[in-house]
Amino acid sequence: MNRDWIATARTLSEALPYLQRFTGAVVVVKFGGNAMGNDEAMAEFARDMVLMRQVGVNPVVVHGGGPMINEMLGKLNIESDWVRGKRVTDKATVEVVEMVLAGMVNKRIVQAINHEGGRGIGISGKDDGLMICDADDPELGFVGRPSEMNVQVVRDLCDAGMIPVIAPIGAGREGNETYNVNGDTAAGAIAGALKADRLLLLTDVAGVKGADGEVVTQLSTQQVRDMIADGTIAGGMIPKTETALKAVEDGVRAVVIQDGRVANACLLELFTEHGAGSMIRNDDPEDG
Ligand SMILES: Nc1ncnc2c1ncn2[C@@H]1O[C@H](COP(=O)(O)OP(=O)(O)O)[C@@H](O)[C@H]1O
Ligand SMILES: CC(=O)N[C@@H](CCC(=O)OP(=O)(O)O)C(=O)O
Repeated sequence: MNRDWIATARTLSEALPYLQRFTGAVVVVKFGGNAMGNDEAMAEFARDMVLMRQVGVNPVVVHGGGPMINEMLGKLNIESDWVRGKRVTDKATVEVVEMVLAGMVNKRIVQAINHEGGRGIGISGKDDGLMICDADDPELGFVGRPSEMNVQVVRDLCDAGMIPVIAPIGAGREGNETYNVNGDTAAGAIAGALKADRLLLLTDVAGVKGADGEVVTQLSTQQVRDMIADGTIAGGMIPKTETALKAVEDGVRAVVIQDGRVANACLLELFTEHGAGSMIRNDDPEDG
């Protein structure tokens, strides 16, 4: 097992206050398709989740899988258009998205967690009515905006000692629609409904960079709004930071945007003094 995180914390006793601080905490982790990389990245992520569980944290995994959807759509000769970072999703596409995310990707993560000794259990936003959606925008087709969350199933699974792994697929209100939800959006909605202690958004950069190109380690919600307004935050970082703002508004104590490609990313964030990446939280210094 890679023990870099212990080396970073230097000794286990140094990590102990952090372990105690997060005992019983609910930590929602968004695991994106790019961060999954290869089998080793998957195994390492799974080990982190199992270790978190073993030290008394309740990890809840919400995953993406954009690259895997692209690969399957390519095999089927179905093309996708993107609008503001979201896949325009017609009927044929949403069927593929559900098969790939709730089938292949979800079960791959569950299997990796179980292989590392955890009790991973895979569900989608459809299970137990977890994530009921409305259409986000008519232009996007079957892209869902989570509008009603029923997170009791997630709490029950955590209470039973399991690690829920959630595919970002939502049900509609009519009983027969399927919605494709952006992975970050789904993670934010689930974390918000759980009033999670942390939402970790794993991405492919070290964190949110300021105008000077350096990662800003602590950000207030107002700073994030200003950085979006003046263009310092751009591209794919816009929906990610907007998700963070909404999650904090919904009662998540802090959101961290960090590099999912580094070894033991989640453990480094939770169990070391300096954490990792950029932390976004309410402007109230008493918070979090
Ligand atoms: N201020 C910023 N700080 C960091 N990344 C930024 C910033 N503005 C734009 N970006 C871009 O956002 C990208 C992350 O978004 P995205 O590629 O959608 O992530 P993911 O695929 O992990 O969901 C970065 O790779 C970077 O190119
Ligand atoms: C609406 C929308 O765009 N949904 C995403 C869902 C997967 C996802 O978010 O995957 P990553 O986290 O790996 O990017 C998609 O179709 O690709």
